Amino acid sequence: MESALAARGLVKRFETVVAVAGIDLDVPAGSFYGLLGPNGAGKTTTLSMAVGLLRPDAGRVWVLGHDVWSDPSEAKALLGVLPDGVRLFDRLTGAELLAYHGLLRGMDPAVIDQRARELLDVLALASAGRTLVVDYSAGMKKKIGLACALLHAPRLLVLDEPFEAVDPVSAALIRDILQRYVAGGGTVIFSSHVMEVVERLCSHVAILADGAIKRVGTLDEVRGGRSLEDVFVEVVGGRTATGEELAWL
Ligand SMILES: Nc1ncnc2c1ncn2[C@@H]1O[C@H](COP(=O)(O)OP(=O)(O)OP(=O)(O)O)[C@@H](O)[C@H]1O
Repeated sequence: MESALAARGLVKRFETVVAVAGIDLDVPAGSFYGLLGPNGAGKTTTLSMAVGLLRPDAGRVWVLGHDVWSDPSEAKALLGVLPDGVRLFDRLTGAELLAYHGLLRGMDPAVIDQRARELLDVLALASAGRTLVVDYSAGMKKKIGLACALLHAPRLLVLDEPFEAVDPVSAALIRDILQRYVAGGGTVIFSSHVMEVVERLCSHVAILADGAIKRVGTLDEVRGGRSLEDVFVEVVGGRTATGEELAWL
């Protein structure tokens, strides 16, 4: 099966911290791929390198066969990215931000306008179309970021924590949009801490800890007849504190 995203030997160090310690990834085209891991496991660092936002110390990445670092314009044209945190131009309104993204992508202004209106409507952001993104709530920022990622109808979506801070109604909506996108031939890779979301959506899963992939495969292969949460806790190491330590609380 063709890989929508392939990575070989990705390494990233931040001074003494080895954030990503040699990761290989193969995200099959048409898959819904979940990247799981505890806080600090290296998910954001891996995804940032995979989409060309952060230069790896070592390793290579291909998007549908195009090298992200030596052939960035081809690779990035095929990619839609929801980055971590607030890497948005937040002094624009939602509508302006979408227009800006579309123009950067070289899209026809009439197409941008129509798609932007539809995206704002579907994501229940239409009434916030004139509000500056800096004044959006955390969930609204997530949704406008997702709208920017979808605008040019990419073949591969790379989403860092797309469900974080999003209300249940919006989360269900985003799930529907992404499921339709995959059913239509797209590929999604996203990071998450939420096991239920990953179990409900994903065809493939990788569990990351300490900058390395500990388990990878189809959802059923990784679960091996157990719950994903049980496997996750076993793989990343269970809790050592009980909560009783904070006796003063
Ligand atoms: N810019 C940076 N400078 C220094 N250290 C960093 C930087 N970015 C990440 N790290 C470190 O790299 C490691 C991996 O971080 P990363 O953000 O990739 O984890 P994550 O799995 O996305 O975590 P979370 O689930 O909490 O978002 C952590 O130890 C983090 O402190």
